[in-house]
Amino acid sequence: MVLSESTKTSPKKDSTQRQCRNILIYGSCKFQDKGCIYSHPPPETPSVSAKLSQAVNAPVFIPKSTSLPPASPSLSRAQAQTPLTTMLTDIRSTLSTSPPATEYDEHDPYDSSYFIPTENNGLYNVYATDSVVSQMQTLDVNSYNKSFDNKSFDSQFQPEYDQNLEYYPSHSAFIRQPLDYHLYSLPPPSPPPSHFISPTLRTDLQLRSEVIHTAPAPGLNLPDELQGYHTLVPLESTSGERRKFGNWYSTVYRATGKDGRGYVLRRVSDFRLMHQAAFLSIEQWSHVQHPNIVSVHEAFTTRSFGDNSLVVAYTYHPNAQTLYDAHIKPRAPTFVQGRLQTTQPRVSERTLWSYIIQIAGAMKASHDQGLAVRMIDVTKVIVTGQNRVRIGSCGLADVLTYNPAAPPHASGAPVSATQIQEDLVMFGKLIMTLCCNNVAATSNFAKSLEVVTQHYSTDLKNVALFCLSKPGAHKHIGQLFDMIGSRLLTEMDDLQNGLDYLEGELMSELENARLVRLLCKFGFINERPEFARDARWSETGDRYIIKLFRDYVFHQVDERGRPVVSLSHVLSCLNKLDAGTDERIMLVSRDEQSVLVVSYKDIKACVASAFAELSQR
Ligand SMILES: Nc1ncnc2c1ncn2[C@@H]1O[C@H](COP(=O)(O)OP(=O)(O)OP(=O)(O)O)[C@@H](O)[C@H]1O
Repeated sequence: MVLSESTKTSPKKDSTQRQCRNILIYGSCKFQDKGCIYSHPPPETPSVSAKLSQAVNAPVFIPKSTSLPPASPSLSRAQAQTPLTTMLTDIRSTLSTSPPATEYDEHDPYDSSYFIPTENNGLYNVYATDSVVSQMQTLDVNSYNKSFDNKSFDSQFQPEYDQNLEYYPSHSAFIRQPLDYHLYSLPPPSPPPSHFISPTLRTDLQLRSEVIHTAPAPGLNLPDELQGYHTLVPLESTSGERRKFGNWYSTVYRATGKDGRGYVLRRVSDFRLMHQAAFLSIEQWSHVQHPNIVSVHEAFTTRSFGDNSLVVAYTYHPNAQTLYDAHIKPRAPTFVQGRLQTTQPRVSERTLWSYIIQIAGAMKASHDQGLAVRMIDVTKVIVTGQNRVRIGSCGLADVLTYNPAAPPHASGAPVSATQIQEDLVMFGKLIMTLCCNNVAATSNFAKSLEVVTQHYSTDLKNVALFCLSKPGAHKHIGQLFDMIGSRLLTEMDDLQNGLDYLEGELMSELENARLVRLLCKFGFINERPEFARDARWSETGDRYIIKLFRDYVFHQVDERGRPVVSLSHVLSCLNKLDAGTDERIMLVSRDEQSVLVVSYKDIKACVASAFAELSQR
């Protein structure tokens, strides 16, 4: 914006000779006869009219845009507004082609809704012009401080009478501070992509890893070693009320095998094995590999616990819990609408279908291999991940109930209809238990069926009824899949979506592994004392750029000298370096005396040769 010449006043003039600014601005001064110390020429004085006519020819102030750029943080709102209104009244005088009104323009200088007319757009918000703001930013802040700090209350309200020159510095002394533009931009529409796997998955995996390494509590008096298994940790309480496994008590331990992997040892106390042939079924089960069956490894008897114990070893799934623990175990009471209640959320139909499909799949796989499951119960099916279930303790019932008079049939022979029916009934009971959140659901069958009808679909009820219905010569688990129908497709879709999700998460960690390797290379190369005297690492050497690149990636500072701690910057630089892109960057020496423009490709070559040389030494 160009200011009219008429607004400029010599600072050396005596105040009585100085022309009153109200005359210039408003055409009259209401303090003229009330002690105003400035000169008041008559209205028709040629000098004033000449100045006004000069003002008419002054360049017209035309706002460029209506958007208000962020004001300098150094100027407070109050500091900026008073001189701004003064300037704007000057602007008005230059815009006005008619003699100024004798009445004072009564407006609140702090009223941001005050509008003045412009030539081309009628009304225009005086506080929303680029030009004005740019002027505001060129004002000397110190002079505002002076005028506000050192003056009396009155002079603050009549700033135009005192030292008005301070509002018009000849040159800008204000240093424009760099703005943090990112603070003003809108947040991105969606959360930015994370460089790491999701916190939920990470927590889940970390918990599993942590559980694997938990140490056994002291004083448990457990054997140090057991058929090559060591570091036994009980996975359930051995005191208090305990359920029986048939006629026996069983205890589950986590143990570390000879191969260093985790195993679950299910021990049946006080069991005397009468026939070695009872282990035949364990041998058969050890060949069953199914995603919904906990793999069986071996079985043996031991006296290490101080009794005759039978132990069956299974694969360990860290942090698993039984279906009973996950869905049926009574929760601690919580306050719901002011009342202490024990709320047990009902298992959703979708989850139930997923469980049904998985368990039915496991049953089919074992039946197809001539093995009856014989233990399908909410306390023996474990949840090992998001809705992922596996039948545990397979084979144990075969050993415990071995009858030499009716030995298990040879491997590959079909499972008898009776055993199929037993398995199906157990499965039906499990479905009813989960639907009703009650282990005794089938003891009052009519009531339980009512609950199922009320809360679940007819298809689900029909599946439960099919399992619990009378045996038939041709009744088998395969028929259940005909009833499940399209739900199998839904389950498959969910599985594939889950797989995609996990692959995506894996990809992000894959990138991190690549970058960690790169960072390790940097660690090996940089700051090696033996390189200190090497000419290739000196400021004229070809490897100097590795040093500078390290500074570029990790040691950048912002405009205010604060360290830039941006993981995105580091990851983006390292990714480009790893890919060896042609993109060029400017590397600046620490003393800022030399500048190198190099591509990531060049830096990659330097890093590769430096590392190769290092590893060959
Ligand atoms: N293969 C396994 N991997 C990891 N944890 C398991 C495995 N099998 C069982 N567990 C855990 O061991 C604990 C005890 O299992 P168990 O089958 O004895 O259940 P339970 O509810 O205590 O039944 P019971 O009262 O009949 O002993 C449960 O917390 C279960 O999650």
